[in-house]
Amino acid sequence: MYNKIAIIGGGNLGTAIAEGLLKSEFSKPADITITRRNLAELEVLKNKGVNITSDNIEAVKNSDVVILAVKPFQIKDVLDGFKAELDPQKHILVSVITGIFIEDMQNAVQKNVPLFRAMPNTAIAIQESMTCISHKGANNTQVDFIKNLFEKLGKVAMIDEKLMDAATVLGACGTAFAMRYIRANIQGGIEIGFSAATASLIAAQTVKGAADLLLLKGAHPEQEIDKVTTPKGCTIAGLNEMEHQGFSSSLIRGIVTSYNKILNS
Ligand SMILES: NC(=O)C1=CN([C@@H]2O[C@H](COP(=O)(O)OP(=O)(O)OC[C@H]3O[C@@H](n4cnc5c(N)ncnc54)[C@H](O)[C@@H]3O)[C@@H](O)[C@H]2O)C=CC1
Ligand SMILES: O=C(O)[C@@H]1CCC=N1
Repeated sequence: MYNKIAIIGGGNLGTAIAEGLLKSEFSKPADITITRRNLAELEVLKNKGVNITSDNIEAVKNSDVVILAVKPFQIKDVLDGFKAELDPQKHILVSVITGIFIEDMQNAVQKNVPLFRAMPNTAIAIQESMTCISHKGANNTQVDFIKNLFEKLGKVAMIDEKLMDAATVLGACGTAFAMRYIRANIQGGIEIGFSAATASLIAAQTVKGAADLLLLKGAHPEQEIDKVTTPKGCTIAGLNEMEHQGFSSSLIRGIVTSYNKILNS
């Protein structure tokens, strides 16, 4: 019923969402329209059968679900550009934009369109996103539809909007934090003897396995750490040195700094 999806802003996240929709077969290519000013960057999606255009009005007219994926400072102009085309009986508006409240969108569109905020991460391209969602003015069918859409693209948590900035840091910035952790592992792995390629494989698969132990077994990290740390062994020696150097503390402080950056923007 809400088959046609417009993604307004085909940048890093917008294209990742389109890729995930295609990979999951949630959408047929012809049912997705993605917009951007520089269309050359969208050729890959065009070659897969996705509609590409620089015309947001055309995209909105030809869609049921409108996903806003522009930068925060672009939202006002973008919404002003197509709000006249929004039909409360037809459209659902979903913003993935950091720091923009549902109320901001409501004030901008001045219509009773069902409004969603979703905070995915770039792993949405491979159906492995963590997406936090809140909403206003949507009926149960619309909520179920949007929840189902993002569930096809990873895991979903329905949250209170007041937690959306925290969700942005933990779930979306978290991809970059995890990558930096993996990169440091690769650097360490090379120093102790592996080629970059083998170190990358070992580091990434080890992190994936560790995450799956938590996700699939519902374990607590410290339970799993206990299983790895032989008394007087090398794991606890390494872990304790990392903690002496401020490992957990630096991560916690980084998360809080990211959060404060959103609050003060
Ligand atoms: N990159 C990420 O991991 C995540 C990003 N976000 C949020 O998603 C939004 C987009 O982020 P990115 O994709 O990283 O930014 P980006 O800069 O890569 O993408 C934004 C795109 O919008 C396009 N654009 C600008 N004005 C436009 C207009 N008038 N009409 C159509 N397209 C227009 C730009 O050309 C650009 O391609 C941001 O608000 C960000 O906070 C949220 C979660 C994760
Ligand atoms: O860094 C940023 O502002 C955005 C928000 C989440 C991921 N990237």
